[in-house]
Amino acid sequence: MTKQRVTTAEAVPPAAAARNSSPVYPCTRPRSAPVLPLGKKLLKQLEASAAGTSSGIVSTWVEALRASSPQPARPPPPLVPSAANAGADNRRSTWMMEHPSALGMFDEIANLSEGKQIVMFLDYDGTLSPIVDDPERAFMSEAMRAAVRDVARYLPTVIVTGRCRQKVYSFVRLAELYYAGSHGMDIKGPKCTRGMKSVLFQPASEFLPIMDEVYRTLTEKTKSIPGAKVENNKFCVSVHFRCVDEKRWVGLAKQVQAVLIGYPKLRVTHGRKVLEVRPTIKWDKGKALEFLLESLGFANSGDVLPVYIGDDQTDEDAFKVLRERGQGLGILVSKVPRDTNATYSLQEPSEAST
Ligand SMILES: O=P(O)(O)OC[C@H]1O[C@H](O[C@H]2O[C@H](CO)[C@@H](O)[C@H](O)[C@H]2O)[C@H](O)[C@@H](O)[C@@H]1O
Repeated sequence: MTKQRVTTAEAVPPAAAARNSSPVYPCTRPRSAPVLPLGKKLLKQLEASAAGTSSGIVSTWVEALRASSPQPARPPPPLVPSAANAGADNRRSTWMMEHPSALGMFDEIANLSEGKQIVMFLDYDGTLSPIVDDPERAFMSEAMRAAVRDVARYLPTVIVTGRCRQKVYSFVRLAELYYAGSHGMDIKGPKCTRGMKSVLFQPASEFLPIMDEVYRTLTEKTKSIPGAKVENNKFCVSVHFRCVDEKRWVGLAKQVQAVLIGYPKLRVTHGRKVLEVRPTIKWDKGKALEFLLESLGFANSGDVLPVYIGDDQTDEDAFKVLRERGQGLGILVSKVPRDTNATYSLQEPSEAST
């Protein structure tokens, strides 16, 4: 764990205590548990239904937003192949060689997991649920819920999301999972049995009043921009661009910048047509992954195989941690080639609204 200042709103058992406690999950995979077929079912389910003139900083944000939801290359019209499409095809096949489909590599993944405890980390939006215009309606399918439930019967399973933890729980509705909301700044484990306290970790709790204030200010300042939406994710705030005419993106980004001038302790990251305002603390989905591995008793263990599946720029922090540890698998959900620290990929068949 990092040595950063940590504050919590509720009692937090130290990682060591969590390590010594009776684990919620068995430390080794039960012999009878058909883990890999279940994992394969989840991967299949993910492929099938996740188908869902300005200042420098403002231009950078707007460029990042444009790049965050790239259009897949259109197939060439029959009998009229174009050089541009051939180039895109080549890029795609090179990228697919570097980041092969997780489905096609199932045997290899199975070999890697031999004798190890898999811990499953799943991003929510764009991974378990399709990308839709209205963030309040990003529901996951019953088939996806069943696949995640099956996996969680055998493996410690964590939902890692930029969303407010309570909101993502209202979508997923599986009490047996760990939830890391607000980009990992709000971590809660399942209710423990035998009198054990559940894990709760909130490293940015001192920012709650500021986040609430900035949410209200951003809502007020952006209300005249048609389609703009500000979402309160508790320890971070999302400003949505998806339903805003692209001609007004610079104007919206400027409003965000103007508000943030008053908040030097906040920073902005970007996701899929969304700017995310968050505390400057050194905490992200990668740190959350490390914290959870430690809490589960796998701090320096070679006996664990963390698997992280995500689609967004913010998931790169977790992919990077896995790459640097030389341990585990990052799986990027993306239909288009993209710079990534993930090892494998999954297709995203129907991102209807980009
Ligand atoms: O970490 P994630 O679980 O991927 O959450 C990241 C953001 O996801 C949501 O926004 C994205 O999905 C919306 C619904 O499909 C879509 O309308 C939006 O354009 C996407 O950016 C969520 O609403 C944000 O608060 C999260 O930060």
